[in-house]
Amino acid sequence: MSSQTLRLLICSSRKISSGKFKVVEVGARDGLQNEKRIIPAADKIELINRLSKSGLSTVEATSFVSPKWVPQMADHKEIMSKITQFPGVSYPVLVPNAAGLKNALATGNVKEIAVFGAASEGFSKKNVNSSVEESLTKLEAVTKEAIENGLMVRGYVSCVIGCPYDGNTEPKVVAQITERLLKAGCYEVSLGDTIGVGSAGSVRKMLDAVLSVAPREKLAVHMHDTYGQALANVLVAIEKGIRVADSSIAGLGGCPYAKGATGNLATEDLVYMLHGLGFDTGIDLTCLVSISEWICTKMERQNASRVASAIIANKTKAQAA
Ligand SMILES: CC(C)(COP(=O)([O-])OP(=O)([O-])OC[C@H]1O[C@@H](n2cnc3c(N)ncnc32)[C@H](O)[C@@H]1OP(=O)([O-])[O-])[C@@H](O)C(=O)NCCC(=O)NCCSC(=O)C[C@@](C)(O)CC(=O)[O-]
Repeated sequence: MSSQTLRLLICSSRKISSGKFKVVEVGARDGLQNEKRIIPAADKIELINRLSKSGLSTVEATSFVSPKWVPQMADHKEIMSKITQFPGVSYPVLVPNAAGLKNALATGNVKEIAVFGAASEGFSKKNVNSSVEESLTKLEAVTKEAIENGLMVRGYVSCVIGCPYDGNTEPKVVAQITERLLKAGCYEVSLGDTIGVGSAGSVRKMLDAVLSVAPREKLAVHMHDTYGQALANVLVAIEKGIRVADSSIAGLGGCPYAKGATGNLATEDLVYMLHGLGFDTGIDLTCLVSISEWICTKMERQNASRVASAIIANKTKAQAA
């Protein structure tokens, strides 16, 4: 790290006063939705139950999307009927339309949903087969109906920095869509850098535009780590007063309709940084790392979390000594 980068980080962390920070774990949904091999429902249920015991207060569980579009999430009904819902933990599920809401409500176990829109036409068409405007109209109706049924609704905006089909995204478009989702009744909007192309400069510009129309308490960030910038981007959001970030255990994931995008920021890396800054997340990092090791062994994949990899390597060395 250069001395200039180090000075910048020290300066920005001085401005950050510690306090509570909410981590939204999206591994069981965003993390698994793009896996080619179908993960058995029993493994997903065990993952969600283990994550629920780590101190996380939100564990996104699954998606009530079309099984033809995302086969990995076809077991949504089984997941919602078999997970243990721990007190103090919420289990949002993604819902794209009225059919998804109907199916989610029919389980009797869904208390929170997440609706998702995009700031780019190309991605919206590929992801939900609708233009941005058509999709927002559907999401507004779904949000209204969900709230009438007593559910909490979170909103997502995808492609807040760039789109795999349309290129760079205008910050003012992200601001307009965020405003629409908040007006529709979403209690919070998560800003997704779906393909992980953002860096501190572009994320700062995007957040400045969004913060001109929405209070920081209603915002979260959802960073993918394709270019290794996700932690720096969350730090920019923290500087701006945002206190909620999404992440995925072991850095699993990526959207099936965003080719080339890697996983989300790893939860272990995020929590390590937040604890280093003095934030209270309520999360036990040792517990997270053991879940991370378990899921990577189960899925026979390399751990994308630098923090988990370092802690596991140290443990292995200590055991061998
Ligand atoms: C939105 C649709 C359904 C439109 O898909 P469509 O084909 O236009 O839908 P349709 O209304 O024309 O219906 C076609 C068929 O699908 C059925 N159908 C229709 N809706 C549902 C439903 N909810 N559940 C189950 N079945 C459904 C419907 O009943 C019908 O069945 P058929 O008559 O052919 O047998 C489709 O495009 C879809 O499911 N897309 C979801 C894609 C997705 O899940 N992407 C990943 C999540 S977003 C993401 O990862 C980004 C995020 C959130 O993490 C943030 C970030 O990183 O940016």
